[in-house]
Amino acid sequence: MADTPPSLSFEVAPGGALRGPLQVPGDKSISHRAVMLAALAEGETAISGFLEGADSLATLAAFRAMGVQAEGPEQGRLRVQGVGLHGLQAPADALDLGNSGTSMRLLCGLLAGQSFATTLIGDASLSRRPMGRVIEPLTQMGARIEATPEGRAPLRVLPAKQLSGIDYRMPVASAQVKSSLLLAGLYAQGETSVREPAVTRDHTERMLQAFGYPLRREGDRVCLSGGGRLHATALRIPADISSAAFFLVGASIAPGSDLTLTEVGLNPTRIGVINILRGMGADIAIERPRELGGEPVGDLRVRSAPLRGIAIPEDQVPLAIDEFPALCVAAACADGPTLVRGAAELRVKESDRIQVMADGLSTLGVDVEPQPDGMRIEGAGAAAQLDGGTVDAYGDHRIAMAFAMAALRATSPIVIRDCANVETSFPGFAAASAGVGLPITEQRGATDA
Ligand SMILES: O=C(O)C1=C[C@@H](OP(=O)(O)O)[C@@H](O)[C@H](O)C1
Ligand SMILES: C=C(OP(=O)(O)O)C(=O)O
Repeated sequence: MADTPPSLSFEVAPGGALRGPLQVPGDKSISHRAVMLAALAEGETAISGFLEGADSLATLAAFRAMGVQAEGPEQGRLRVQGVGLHGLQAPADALDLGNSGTSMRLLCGLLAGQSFATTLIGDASLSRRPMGRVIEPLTQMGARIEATPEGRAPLRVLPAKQLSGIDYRMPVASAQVKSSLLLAGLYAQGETSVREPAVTRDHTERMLQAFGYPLRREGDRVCLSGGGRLHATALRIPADISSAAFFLVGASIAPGSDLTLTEVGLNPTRIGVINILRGMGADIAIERPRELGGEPVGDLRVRSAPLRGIAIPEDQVPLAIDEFPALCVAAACADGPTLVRGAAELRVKESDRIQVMADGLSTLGVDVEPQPDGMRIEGAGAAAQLDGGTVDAYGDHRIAMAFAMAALRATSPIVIRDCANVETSFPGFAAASAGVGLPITEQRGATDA
């Protein structure tokens, strides 16, 4: 198992407003896929806007360990020498994917089609997360993957004789499962077709097309056939809407805020957070909408506004799945109750995000009732303050950043423990926050116990 990162606590002073322009780092989901497809392509792919966070760097390290040459990343620029679909080499050691579910699940599919065996490991959090959801359908395709009896990492992906296409209806709405099967499908005989119960992020589909790989989308189904080729291209990765989300919430709840988040990815399968916040009364304007490397982007101008609690439409849940920690903070600062349903997936992320948010918000004086597939949050009121106090992020980056925003509406400081994994998705978060009016004091080496 990978080492746990050195401990880090945030201390966030209460009050303030968010102002100014801010460009958050590159999209994590797209950064993973950019490295994977660039590595499997023929020729050199130049990437800019790459997220230099621990998760996407773990994906990059995995491909380097399999013989892929890459220059960078430096200020988000990365050049990858593709080895073609059949050019990867057996790594000398286990591939350590740290905290990253996306790396492990997508690599399972991609590695199932290789002629060598690989071991995949991760940190304590990743080693608790369910992998059966990819192992089962990949096994139906002919893959050979060993896991713990509970279906968790460490995983051993063994060479298969020949993968065959599958027509798979996913029981959970998961872009990771869909992507894993499509990547295995590149190596399968015949057609691989994946149907999703609800729309999930479609970056894999878009990027396969950007690399010139033929793919068909029909309603809730995406299909591709094995045996094609990927052609190197140039990619510009937009700023991550999942990182922007903390500031959308922070600026909405902090009176006097006026913040513009630039070049944010606005893929329709990712904008649930904007739809939900607008439903709560947030003032978010999309400026300069444009397209960047096959993905829609725009600048988001957000000004503070009184929020009201809502029943979050269930079809928005997969479109905002990583934004719930932030949305819970918005709900806590709203008038009336907010209901989250159909979000049981939150329990199997880097932490149990339903329980961990409920615990932290309770510490801040908010009335929260966790439920198996969601929660009910009784908003303190659009003009009310939260209590300060010490909350635990349980090593979950998104929980840590969400509680940092809560301080904007607290009466006294909020101390957040176990924040080191903020590095996985948002390196420089404390500095970025300070730059727009939310100073965060970082205490390294503080005990997380
Ligand atoms: O495909 C992806 O890049 C991701 C899909 C989502 O996971 P699920 O597929 O488990 O919903 C999301 O939570 C994760 O942060 C990134
Ligand atoms: C769930 C997340 O990522 P992953 O599944 O890649 O660990 C996340 O970033 O919120």
